[in-house]
Amino acid sequence: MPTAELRDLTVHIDTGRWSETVLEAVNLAVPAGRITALLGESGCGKSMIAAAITGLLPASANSTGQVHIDGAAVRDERTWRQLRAGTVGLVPQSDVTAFVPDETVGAQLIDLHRLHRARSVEDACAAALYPIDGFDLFPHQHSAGQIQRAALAAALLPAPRLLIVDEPTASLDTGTGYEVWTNLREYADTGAAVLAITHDAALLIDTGVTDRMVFMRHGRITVAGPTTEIRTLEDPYVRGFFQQSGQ
Ligand SMILES: Nc1ncnc2c1ncn2[C@@H]1O[C@H](COP(=O)(O)OP(=O)(O)OP(=O)(O)O)[C@@H](O)[C@H]1O
Repeated sequence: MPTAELRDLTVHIDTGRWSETVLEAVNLAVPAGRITALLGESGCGKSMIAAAITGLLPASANSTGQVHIDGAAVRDERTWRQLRAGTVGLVPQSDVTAFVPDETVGAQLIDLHRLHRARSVEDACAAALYPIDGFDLFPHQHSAGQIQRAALAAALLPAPRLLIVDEPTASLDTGTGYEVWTNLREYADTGAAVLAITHDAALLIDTGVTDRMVFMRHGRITVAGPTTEIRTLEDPYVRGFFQQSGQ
């Protein structure tokens, strides 16, 4: 049984001024102990999947289908709140939204540690490569790369069994990004299910950390499977992905 599963999930957004089906009949399994990479062009629905699998779809969304966590369909906001308080962790694409604005990042990380007592602050910061000399800064006083790593530290502190990272290395230099991917691999090896959204094809392939790859287009999953099998496919979009990374 995968840690998380989307079953026939369709999401329609209607803002009143604009409406669109952003996810269509999506089936996706995120197994324990694995890194599943979610890939696809901008706007294809990757972050919407992150929102669906963490119970954070926008208010303008209507959905059909199911999201299962640990084999059970999650149907209400109360259950989602409980899951997000420990089992399910998210590093959002806008990393700064992981924090409240008017408290230092250090204070917020310490609060998270006190709440969960799952991992030490030092350990989570080391895994996220977040330098603790940023502790006394407020979120907006961080660089994009610093707050990205702080958001990963915050997500790791409760030791979630399902971790979703939305572009975790987008603001990092190649060397730091490489280490972050390697540490995410180590985290998955502890038994966690990791869903990683990224455009960073080169780094993803160089590090060789992913077990499974899922490609999306226009709100649909087009190709999914073990990385070793995906590499051999002739699908032009998949080939383009590997060529982009120089493989
Ligand atoms: N909060 C929101 N309210 C309404 N529509 C949204 C919202 N967030 C995203 N969308 C729409 O959902 C669709 C999918 O967006 P999504 O953010 O999932 O794309 P993505 O694949 O993550 O793109 P990128 O790689 O650029 O981050 C887009 O058409 C977008 O306009």
